[in-house]
Amino acid sequence: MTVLLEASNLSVNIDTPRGDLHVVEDVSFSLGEGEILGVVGESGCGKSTTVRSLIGLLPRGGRVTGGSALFDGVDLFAQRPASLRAIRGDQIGFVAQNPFGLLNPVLPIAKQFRTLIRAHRGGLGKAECASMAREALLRTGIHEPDRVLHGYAHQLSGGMAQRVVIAMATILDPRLLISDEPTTALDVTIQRQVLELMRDVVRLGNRSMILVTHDLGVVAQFCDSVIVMYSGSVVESGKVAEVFTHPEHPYTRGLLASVPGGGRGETLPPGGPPARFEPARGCQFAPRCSRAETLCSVEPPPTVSSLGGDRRVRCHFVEIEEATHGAPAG
Ligand SMILES: Nc1ncnc2c1ncn2[C@@H]1O[C@H](COP(=O)(O)OP(=O)(O)OP(=O)(O)O)[C@@H](O)[C@H]1O
Repeated sequence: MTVLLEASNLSVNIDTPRGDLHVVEDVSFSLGEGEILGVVGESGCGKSTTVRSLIGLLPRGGRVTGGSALFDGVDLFAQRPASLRAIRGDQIGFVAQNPFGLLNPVLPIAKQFRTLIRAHRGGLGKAECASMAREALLRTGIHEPDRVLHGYAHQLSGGMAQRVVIAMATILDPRLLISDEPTTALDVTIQRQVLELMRDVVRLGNRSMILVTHDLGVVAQFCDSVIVMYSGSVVESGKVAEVFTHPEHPYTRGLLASVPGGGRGETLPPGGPPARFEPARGCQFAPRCSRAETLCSVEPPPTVSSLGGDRRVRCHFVEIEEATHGAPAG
């Protein structure tokens, strides 16, 4: 599979009133063309920050402190804001949890489509833009695109607004769609429809998607590969079928066992990923891990990878079949 995105040793800090927060540390993953990658982990483990850093949409005070993100060979972190803006929207589409945060409340939807299209395909007339927008909206299941185009964001329901955002994010046929908890704010009844819609748009064009979600069922149904994050680091990654049937990291096992019918093993003890104002020393999961020994809190765990590197687990006490010890990263 051709690699579309290769993130290596990505680290992100956020400057807060209490100091510099180490939100993402040494995260590595790759995404193939045509692949859907799920990013899972408990709230606060750095999922959003990881994906937002790729497209320069970090919160105020956030900055990439290390690593690279090669998108089709181009390092996204080495781009000036203007070139990153050119890539975003055109080659990388973004869908967020709250669609209203991405729509302008005071402009008609048609004008927002037009601005987007012209920013990347200058010279297109009003009618051409409207016709592209109409088609994109129809593709996302909006049957009366003209009504939506002539209206404003506040006239839309959450589900309709998310469809509009998906239409905008995919109208220029980007090679990568980044989707950050796209259905969390929507009614349960339409969550699945929206996920199916995104999957179909991505699969139809053989495009790729990164899907951030809390929901392991969604990963099982929609993703090819998965990275499991804990406290800013990737603790396990690989093909969904392998990771979910043979989870190796104690955290992945705990996450899966916490889902009803999710399998064997102990559920996660209470708590959550700790906020870190210092770079990590040992394994961040050690305080909640039933297998932890003294070593775990003093030495950073190695990344153990399968032959070929498809499967990676970051733990002192894990052996993968045919395991080799890889570089201590991501
Ligand atoms: N603007 C900010 N200021 C201070 N801390 C922040 C800011 N944004 C994120 N954080 C902190 O960074 C950590 C990671 O946040 P992030 O939103 O990336 O996690 P997440 O895994 O996506 O969580 P969720 O699933 O709840 O969205 C959290 O501890 C969060 O409190």
